[in-house]
This record gives sequence, structure tokens and C-alpha cells, in this order.
Amino acid sequence: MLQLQLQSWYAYAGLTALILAYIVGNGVYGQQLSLPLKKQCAAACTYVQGKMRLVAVRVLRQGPIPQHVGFIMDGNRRFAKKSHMETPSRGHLAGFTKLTKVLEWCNDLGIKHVSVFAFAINNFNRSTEEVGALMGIARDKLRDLAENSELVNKYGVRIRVVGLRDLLPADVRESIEYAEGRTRGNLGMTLNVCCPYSATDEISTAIQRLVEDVENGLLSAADINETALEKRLQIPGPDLDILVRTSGQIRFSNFMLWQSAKMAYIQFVDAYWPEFSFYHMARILVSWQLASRDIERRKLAGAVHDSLASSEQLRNSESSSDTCCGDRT
Ligand SMILES: CC(C)=CCC/C(C)=C/CC/C(C)=C/COP(=O)(O)OP(=O)(O)O
Repeated sequence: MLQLQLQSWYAYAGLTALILAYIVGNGVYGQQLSLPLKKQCAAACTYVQGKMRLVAVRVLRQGPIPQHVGFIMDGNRRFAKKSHMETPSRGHLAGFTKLTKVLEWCNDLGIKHVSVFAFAINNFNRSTEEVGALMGIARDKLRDLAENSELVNKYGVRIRVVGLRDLLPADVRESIEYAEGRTRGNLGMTLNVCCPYSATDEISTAIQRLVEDVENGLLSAADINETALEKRLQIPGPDLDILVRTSGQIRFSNFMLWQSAKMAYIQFVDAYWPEFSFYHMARILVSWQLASRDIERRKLAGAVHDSLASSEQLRNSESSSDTCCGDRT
């Protein structure tokens, strides 16, 4: 056992030396390194990073793990420009690739619900080419994800798409139905893809549903409360524990406002979405873990406050029904 550990430490030490040699060598003699050697060094770097990530995941899993994390994947076009890509849509493609990585990390960390802002309702105002490219990505990649990815086949990720689906072209809707259908029974992580979505639309649609249910006699007007509205929202599952927005912009852009209203730990990251790294993710998780005891205390206080408020409400409604309407039987 000890021998095995020693051997792997030797391997790490060897690889670290190789990487250092690469960094130093590349800086000093960079032009002289042959291409195969450069490739080998780069592969060694990736290998060591992967191993370090596994160790970090193990350490992080010793602490509390958030149930639901939301991502505003911002900065794809600026990334495309900065990287001299041909079109902004290349940035969105890079954004999708990063999304699959992030889902892998979340799965490894044991996060059960992930929600991502893939397309805002007002993104339809962008150029025809860009909207077309984004629709193409949604059509092809959602099908691909459901069909061929390790995330779905090995880890049992369930895909759900939320938002105003009727606004999407028929071929995109078909892919969505395929992806949702194929992953419906999966019990691993749930991925909510918000597309085309806005939080204010989600809330006003829920209000509309409440009104319809009251009109159809399925709900009494007296029973309208937070819980009744919540049940009619499109994004299921627990409230957000963490909301991450990349690209350095400090705003919510109408994403999951209801679900982040109570206790979401908001994190703005100064990197474009395709640049978001495991290091960013780990740093966010550690700071949430450090704050989590305080968050739990506040949640508890909030729950006590809510239950006091609702019993007060009940008393008031009982006394007002006593005085104004007589019996409720
Ligand atoms: C199917 C699926 C889940 C696809 C996901 C692809 C993806 C990452 C979409 C995000 C699209 C978007 C509008 C990002 C915001 O960055 P921006 O375009 O506003 O960039 P900017 O802030 O630099 O202008």
C-alpha cells in the first residue's frame, strides 16, 4: 500500500518536473522544443490537472454540498472577439463545450440540480445569424447530449428545458422533446436548460395559472400563497443555493429571481463563460461552505418567521371570516 503511494508520488514528482521543465524550457528555449515534446508536455499538464481535480473534489465533498446551482453563462461573444474567432457563434459553441465540463464537475461534486441560462426571451432581438446559430446549437447539442454523452449514459443526468417553448422553431422543439423523453427516467443530476426564458415571464405565467385554477374551481382564492405560486413555476426543485454569473457583469438579467430571492449565494466571476475553470468553481464552493453555517441559521430563522407569519395570517383570516362571512364549513 505504502509502496503504491510512494510510486504514485514519484510519478507526480516526475510529472511536476516535466511541467516545470516545460514552463522553463518553453520560456527560455521555447522555440527550440520539438513539436512532439511540446505535445507530450501539454498532455502531462492535462493529466496532472485531472489528478489534482480529483483530489480537490474529494476534499470539497467532505463539506456541505449545495443542492441547486444556477449559471448565467455570460461573455461568449466577448470571448470569441478576444480569441479572434471568426464569428460570435464560435464563442457560443465554446460556451456549450464549457457547459459540459461544468456539468461533469457538478456531477463529481454531488450537486443534484443545475440550471443554466441558455437563451433569454430578449435574445430573439439579436441578429438573424446569431439567433440561427444559437438555435442550431440547441437543436444539435441537446440531442447529442441525450444520445451520446457520458453525462447522460453513465451518470444519469436528466435534461429539462424550461421557458416559452412555443417560440422555438419546430426542429429545436423536436430535439428538446427527444432529449427530455430519453432522459426522463434518469435519477442522477437534473439539468434545467432555460430557453427561451425570463424570470418575470415565469412568475407572471404562474400567476395566470393561479387565476385559471381559481376560475376552474381547483383552488380557492383564500389558498393563494407563496407555496401555491411556487408549485406553478416552471423550474422545479429546491431554491438556488448558489447563483454564478460570469463575465464580470454585475446584474441578474431576469434569471431565476424567485428561486434566488431567499438564500442564494450570489457570485460574480471576472472571466468569460468559456474561461470559467474548475479553480473558479472550487473557490466559489469553498466560500459557500464557509458561509453555509450562517446561511443555515438564517434559513431556520426565515422558516420560523414564515411559519409565524402564516399562523398570524391564518388567525387573521379566521377572525375576519368569523366576523364577515360566518361559517366556513
Ligand atoms: C443547448 C445549450 C444548453 C446551449 C448553450 C450554449 C450557450 C452557452 C448559450 C449561451 C448564450 C448566451 C446568450 C450567452 C450570453 O453571452 P453573450 O452572448 O451575451 O456574450 P457577451 O456578453 O460577450 O455579448
